[in-house]
Amino acid sequence: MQGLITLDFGNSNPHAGLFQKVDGKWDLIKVVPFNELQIYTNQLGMSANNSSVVLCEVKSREEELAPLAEQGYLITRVKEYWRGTRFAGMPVNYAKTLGEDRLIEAFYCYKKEKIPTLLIDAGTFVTMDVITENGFMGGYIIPGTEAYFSTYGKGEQLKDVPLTLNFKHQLPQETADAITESYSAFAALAKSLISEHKIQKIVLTGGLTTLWEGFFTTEKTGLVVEGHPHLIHWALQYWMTTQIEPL
Ligand SMILES: Nc1ncnc2c1ncn2[C@@H]1O[C@H](COP(=O)(O)OP(=O)(O)O)[C@@H](O)[C@H]1O
Ligand SMILES: CC(C)(COP(=O)(O)O)[C@@H](O)C(=O)NCCC(=O)O
Repeated sequence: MQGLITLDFGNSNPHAGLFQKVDGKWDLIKVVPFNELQIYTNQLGMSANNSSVVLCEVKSREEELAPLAEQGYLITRVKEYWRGTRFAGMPVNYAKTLGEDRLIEAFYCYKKEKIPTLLIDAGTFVTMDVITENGFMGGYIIPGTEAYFSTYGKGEQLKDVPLTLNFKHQLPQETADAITESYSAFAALAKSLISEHKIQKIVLTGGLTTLWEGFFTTEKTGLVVEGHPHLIHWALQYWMTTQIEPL
C-alpha cells in the first residue's frame, strides 16, 4: 500500500486527508481533524515507511507538525515551490503574498476545468478567485459569516439581535433580516464577476459551502455550480502526484 497525507492548516480547523493508492488509483479514505491524525494513521496502517506528507499552510503550526517529522515522514511544503508569477506552469496574476490554499486550489481548477471558473472557498474568510485558460487572474478576500456578523456587536440596538443564517432573498422588513440579508452583497459581487469574466462554472468549497450554494441555486443562470467539500485535499494530492513525485 502507498499512502499520502494532505495537510490543510487554514486559519481554523486544521485537518488532514488520508489517501491510499489502491489498484493504481488514489482514493481519499478519510478527512480528519489534525489532532486525530495519529489514531487514523494507526488504524489504516499508514506510517513513514509507506506514506508521505504534503502541507499547505496559511497559519504556521510547527510545534504540532514536529511529531510527524520525528516519526520520519517526508514533508513537502507548497511554500517551497511558490516563488510568484508562475506555479507549476500556471501563470499567476497576483502578488507573491497569495495564500497557499488559494494557489493550490486554483492550480487544480486550472488543470481540471479548462473553462472560466469562479472558485469560492467559504471558510473563516471567503475567497473568490477567477481562473481562466490564462491562469489565476485575481480575486477577493471577504469576511466569513462569523467575522462579518461580529461587526454588528458595535451597534447598541443591533448587538443582541438573534440571527439565524436563514436567507429569504427578499427586501428585509425587520432588524434580524436587515442584518442577515446584507451578507448577500457578497453574492452580488460574485454575480458581477460571473458576467465580467464570462464565468461558466462555479466551484464551491469550505465550511460555508451550503450557504453559498443557496445564493446561486435561487436563480436560473445556466451556470454549472459544483460543491467540492474536500477540494484542498484533492488539489494537494493532484499537485503532489503529478508535479512533485509520481507516487
Ligand atoms: N458544518 C458546518 N456548518 C456550518 N458552518 C460551518 C460548518 N463547518 C464549518 N463551518 C463554518 O465555516 C468556517 C470555517 O470553515 P473552514 O473551511 O473549516 O475554515 P478554514 O478556511 O479556516 O479552513 C467557520 O466560520 C465555521 O463557522
Ligand atoms: C485569504 C485567507 C485568509 C483565506 O484563509 P482561510 O479562511 O481559508 O483559512 C488566506 O488564503 C491567506 O491568508 N492569504 C494570504 C493573503 C492573500 O491571499 O492575498
